[in-house]
Amino acid sequence: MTTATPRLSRAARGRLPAALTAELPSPGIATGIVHLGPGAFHRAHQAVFTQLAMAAEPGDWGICAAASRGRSTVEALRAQDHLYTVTERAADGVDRIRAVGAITDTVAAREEPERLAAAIAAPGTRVVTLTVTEGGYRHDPATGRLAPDDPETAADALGRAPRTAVGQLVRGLQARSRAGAEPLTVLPCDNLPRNGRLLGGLVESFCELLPESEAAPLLEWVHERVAFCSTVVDQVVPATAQADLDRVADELGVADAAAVVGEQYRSWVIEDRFAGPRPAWERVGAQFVGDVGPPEAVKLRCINATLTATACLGLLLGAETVAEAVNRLDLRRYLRALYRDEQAPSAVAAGGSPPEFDALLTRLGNPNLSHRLAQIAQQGIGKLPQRLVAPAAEHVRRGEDPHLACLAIAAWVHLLRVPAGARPQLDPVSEELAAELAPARYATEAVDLLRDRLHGLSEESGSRPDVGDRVAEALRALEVRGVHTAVQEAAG
Ligand SMILES: NC(=O)c1ccc[n+]([C@@H]2O[C@H](COP(=O)([O-])OP(=O)(O)OC[C@H]3O[C@@H](n4cnc5c(N)ncnc54)[C@H](O)[C@@H]3O)[C@@H](O)[C@H]2O)c1
Ligand SMILES: O=P(O)(O)OC[C@@H](O)[C@@H](O)[C@H](O)[C@H](O)CO
Repeated sequence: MTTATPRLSRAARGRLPAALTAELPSPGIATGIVHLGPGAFHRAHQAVFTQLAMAAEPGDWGICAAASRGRSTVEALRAQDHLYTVTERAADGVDRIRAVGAITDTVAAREEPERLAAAIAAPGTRVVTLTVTEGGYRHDPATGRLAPDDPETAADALGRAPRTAVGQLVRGLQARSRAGAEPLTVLPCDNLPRNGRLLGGLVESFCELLPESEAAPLLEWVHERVAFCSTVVDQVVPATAQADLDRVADELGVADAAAVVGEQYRSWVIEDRFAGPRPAWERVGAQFVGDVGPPEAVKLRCINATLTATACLGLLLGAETVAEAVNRLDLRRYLRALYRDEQAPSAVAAGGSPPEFDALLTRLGNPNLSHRLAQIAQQGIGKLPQRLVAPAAEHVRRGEDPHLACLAIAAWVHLLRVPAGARPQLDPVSEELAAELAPARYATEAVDLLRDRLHGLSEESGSRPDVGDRVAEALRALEVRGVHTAVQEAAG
């Protein structure tokens, strides 16, 4: 890319090959969806599904993309008339590139709270989607309600311009109820169990913090007019790196600061309980089901758990990307055993049909994607419970020893105990935990400090050692015998 490379825009779209712009919706489409959290994943996944659905069945399903926190994505998109490109890289190196124009408006939610509330309240809006990461829900997994004593949620409920995703959503719902607009469907797309039911509960729990005169009518309206549907999403979309932006500029001859790069595989399973109309997503591969439980168990317990185990152990073994880590023989043997003996059986018990391990690893280990282990290792406290701890607790309840999952959980604890400069920088909650764990001298002491923080670690297990006890044992093995040896011994 040179300084003379023109920026992607409606005016510059003619510079792109016609095949790349063939699916673009007409510039005049109106907004039908509000999305909170337009990160890389939304731009590659829901926005592409929506663009393809509009090509299959025209409709006013433009997306108003609202950044819950920052404004860099909003600025990048505005500077490009909301156009950007998605590059889908296959494992065999064949790329598919498309221009995406499904996003028709942007809002920086913290600075423009009224615009966001107005967009959610608008009569044309019929669907709200979210990808705000696990931490963005600010919930307590033990209760499924908002974390108690969270100052950010409390401040939002007191009436400041909302800064939390749930606060922003509720203020929008409040504006919609006051406007008397049509029913609305809310679709969270983060990797959380029963994410629709969870978000519905969080909206309720936020409403309960409001003054009674506001809470009662709003809760009644939400119960009658808003459907919270659970979804299961799947597509590897790593954080865009500068090298990706440079490559897009070189290949296309236009600079695209909002470009995303992901794999070609894309799936979306959606609970079919809509309160009103929606895009024809089923025409372009989305599946509508009565119960997302079985595919969700496969996604969280087989796919995401494999990635988390790969990330924590891979980083300890010195790898940087998923592709690099899954090609290590020691790690691959361990991952195969974890999948075969613990994770896949737990998904089958929930009614799921896990993919073949080798096929999954070929997909996740796509050598043409730089999926960084450091990205997957973020926000462990919000990811491990549903991916590894809950299945391990089920095995313990059945009298089995989930030593393979416990090694992956222990690897995350071990990673937190690596001095900050010798491991990747983690999210603020993980860094806080790392500081708390640092003085602990023994594995059991470190795990005990996590018992109230990592949901499920101390679940009732009768007279048997609980998951926490087994994690402490695995942590001791990692610390005393070394990561490579512990991984080899666990795989048997
Ligand atoms: N990237 C993937 O491959 C992938 C695949 C499946 C599912 N997902 C889901 O999508 C989520 C987002 O992934 P991404 O790749 O777009 O990440 P990203 O970092 O590119 O974007 C995350 C978005 O969420 C917002 N956000 C982050 N923390 C928040 C908080 N505490 N409160 C409010 N907003 C917050 C960010 O501002 C950003 O808009 C993941 O956490 C996961 O749940 C991602
Ligand atoms: O929260 P993470 O980063 O562990 O997971 C997000 C993605 O890595 C993950 O969901 C995938 O990329 C993908 O969907 C796996 O098939």
